[in-house]
Order: sequence, then C-alpha cells, then structure tokens
Amino acid sequence: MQFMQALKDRWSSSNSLVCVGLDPEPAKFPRNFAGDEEGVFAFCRDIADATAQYACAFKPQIAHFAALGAEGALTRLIAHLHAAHPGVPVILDAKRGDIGSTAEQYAREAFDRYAADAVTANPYLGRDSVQPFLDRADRGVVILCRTSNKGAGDLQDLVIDGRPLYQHVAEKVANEWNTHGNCALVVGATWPEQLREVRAIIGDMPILVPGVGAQGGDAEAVVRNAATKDGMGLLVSSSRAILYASSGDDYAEAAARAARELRDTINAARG
Ligand SMILES: O=C(O)c1cc(=O)[nH]c(=O)n1[C@@H]1O[C@H](COP(=O)(O)O)[C@@H](O)[C@H]1O
Repeated sequence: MQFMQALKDRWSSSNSLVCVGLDPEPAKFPRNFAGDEEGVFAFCRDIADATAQYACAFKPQIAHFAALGAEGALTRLIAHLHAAHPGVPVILDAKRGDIGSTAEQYAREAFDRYAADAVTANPYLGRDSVQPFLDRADRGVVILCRTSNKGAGDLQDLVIDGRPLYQHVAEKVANEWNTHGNCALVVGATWPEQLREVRAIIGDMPILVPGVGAQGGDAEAVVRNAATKDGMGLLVSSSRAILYASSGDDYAEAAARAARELRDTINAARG
C-alpha cells in the first residue's frame, strides 16, 4: 500500500498521532541486553511490540544502528515491524540527499535494502538530490524544513525574497516537488510559531514533529498550531523519552506508558 494511504489509515485505526522513534543506545539499555547486534535488535523489538498499539508510525534512526555496526539489526527490526505490525508505516530517519547518482543509491538503500515505507531527506542540495526518492510514488519522502535543534535558525531562518528559507522549502515542496502526493515535512516541536506558519503554507500535507520528550517541546502547542482541520496531519515523534523511560526490568511497560501518555496528551488537545 502507498505510504500516504497507510499513514491515513493508521491515524484513524490507532486514534494516535504518536511516532515511536527507535534510536538504540546500548549504554542506556536494561542490564540484560548486550550492545551487540542481537541485543540491539531484541531491545528495539521489545519496545516496538510494547508501544505499537499507541503508534501511528515507527521511526528507526539509521546512525544509531550503523555506528554500532548493527545494520543487520536494522534490517531484522524493519522486517519484524512489517510482519508483527503490518498497518504501521516505518520511516527510516536517514536525512539523505546528494547528487542524483548517489541519491539513487540512497533511495535503494532506504526502500529496497531496508524496506522502509518512507525516508527523511535533506533538501539543501536541491530538487535533483531528492528526485530519486520523490520518484518512488508508493514511498514517503519526509523533507527537513525547520529542524528541532537549537541552531536550526542559523541557515533555515535566513531571509530570501522577504521570507525565511524554511518557508521557501515548505512552499517548494508543497507546490512543486509533491507531484506524486508522497511528501511530508519535518518541523521541530520546539518551534510552535514556525509550525503554525508552515501549516498555513502547506495545506494538509503531513508534518513529522520531533522534539517532544527529551528535547522539551510542548505536544499541546504542536497540536494547537499544526494539526489539520480534521485533527490529523501530524506525526509527533519521541525517541529517548519512550525508549529509556525505565532501565529496569519494567522497560517495556514504562515505554508503553510513556507512549500512551503522549497519545493521550495529544488527543486531549485535538479535542
Ligand atoms: O528527522 C528527524 O527525525 C529529526 C529532525 C529534527 O529536526 N530533529 C530531530 O530530533 N530528529 C530526530 O528525531 C529523534 C529525536 O529523538 P528524541 O529527542 O530522543 O525524541 C532523533 O532521532 C533525531 O535524529
């Protein structure tokens, strides 16, 4: 099924806008998990299985696997997510983008090697650098717009033709790049004002919103500023606050509780 349709179906069936981020850091694992490929896979699998009922999507972060030499765990994890939670789209957070011939390999990596339903992409090399992702009409392309980090404004806020660069990104993606209807944008939860501005530019296009939980973003403000009129349109993503809610034997229950609480906070704000 197409990523966008799968996401819409999942928003409805789960009644949740929570995206569960899977960023393994073995130093934070409960003591019975090793930091090897098997431990990384088993920990992420347990968290995913415990939180799936509260998730509209999963988002594994590729560097957290690759830095450990645990790409095999990432392959196994995504295969497990598809098999055990077939309705939940998987977004590979890789923030790719490069000259066309290299971007083509990145698209193959995300969609064919890892079988992700969507991938995050960096637009700053221009359209041709994300075209191989855009061309895969059945997969999602989640493009950085106004990132959650402190330095986001260093470049993304530079004013060109009277508007900050991130607004140009929003406009270009919505009006020019989204020919297959498979694009979404990334805007950090740490920037509620910019979320409101981006929503005004892009209509109903989905926004991936990292930055709640460990980065301190306000989930209620995210919903108030950026939900679509029908109370959808958002993937509010949290990694560490869910993954490492407890380092004890109750790690899976604690993760489920953290995901449920985030869902409930969001749903209360959706009204
Ligand atoms: O594309 C992303 O997912 C992303 C974009 C952004 O602007 N900020 C951001 O934090 N992320 C990712 O979202 C996750 C946030 O993790 P937590 O702060 O632990 O919830 C990390 O995997 C980041 O790489």
